[in-house]
Amino acid sequence: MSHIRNAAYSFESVAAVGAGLWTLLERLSAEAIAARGFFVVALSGGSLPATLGDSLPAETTIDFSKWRVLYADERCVALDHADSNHGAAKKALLDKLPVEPAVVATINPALIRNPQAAASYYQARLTALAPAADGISSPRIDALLLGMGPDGHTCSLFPGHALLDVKERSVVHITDSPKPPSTRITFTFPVLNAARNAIFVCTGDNKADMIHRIIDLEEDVPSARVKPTLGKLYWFLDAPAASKLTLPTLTFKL
Ligand SMILES: O=C(O)[C@H](O)[C@@H](O)[C@H](O)[C@H](O)COP(=O)(O)O
Repeated sequence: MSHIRNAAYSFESVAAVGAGLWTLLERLSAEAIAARGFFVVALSGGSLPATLGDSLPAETTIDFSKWRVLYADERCVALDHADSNHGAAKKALLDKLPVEPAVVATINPALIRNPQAAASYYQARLTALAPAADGISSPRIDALLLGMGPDGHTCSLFPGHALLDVKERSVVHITDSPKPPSTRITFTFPVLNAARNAIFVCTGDNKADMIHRIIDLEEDVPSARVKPTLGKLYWFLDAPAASKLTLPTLTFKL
């Protein structure tokens, strides 16, 4: 997809990806706080929280007191369960930041056995924390941090799944996720494409084939459909993830 080719940055290592991400987040956070008074960040599960948590800058001007943290997808499990995205993010990242627990929007643990209600509850939180703006009717995330699976999924939006076509809801539930655990809630494409900045973070050689298929061969998989309407797209790759690309990537500079 040429929109991805023009957004693909490669870095020599996971640590360099993490350092680049923090540099970008520092700028985006300052811009959002100056414009609107707060910064809305959405985290994904998988390796992302550790990539950020392992590369925290020694010094930063980021005003974490103005952050609002959400999850782009979450598994329907207790917050302290080994499969919880929040649990993993807390341990790998949030506990290392001066972010008050109150600003982190978790799944409602009372609703984990009722995924439809959990999705509705989360949609209401998302709508309150990330207001629609600029003629876009979906909630607007300032920095949407996404991962991609080797099959091209992002959030809990899997290839061929009916959830790819949802237009009227911001958060939906899934009970047949091919990646375990099977029951989750996830942002939908209207929210992904309303983001002010959508930033994919892909590291490791198990991503190399799919990165090649998306960027060189322009295959249509869920991750390739993230194309923010009024926002900016970034794909941050480490060298192993970029190793099968034939087309060139960009060098990240602010
Ligand atoms: O809850 C989840 O399972 C994720 O949000 C999922 O979409 C993840 O981001 C990708 O599968 C990439 O995971 P890795 O970074 O671990 O490869």
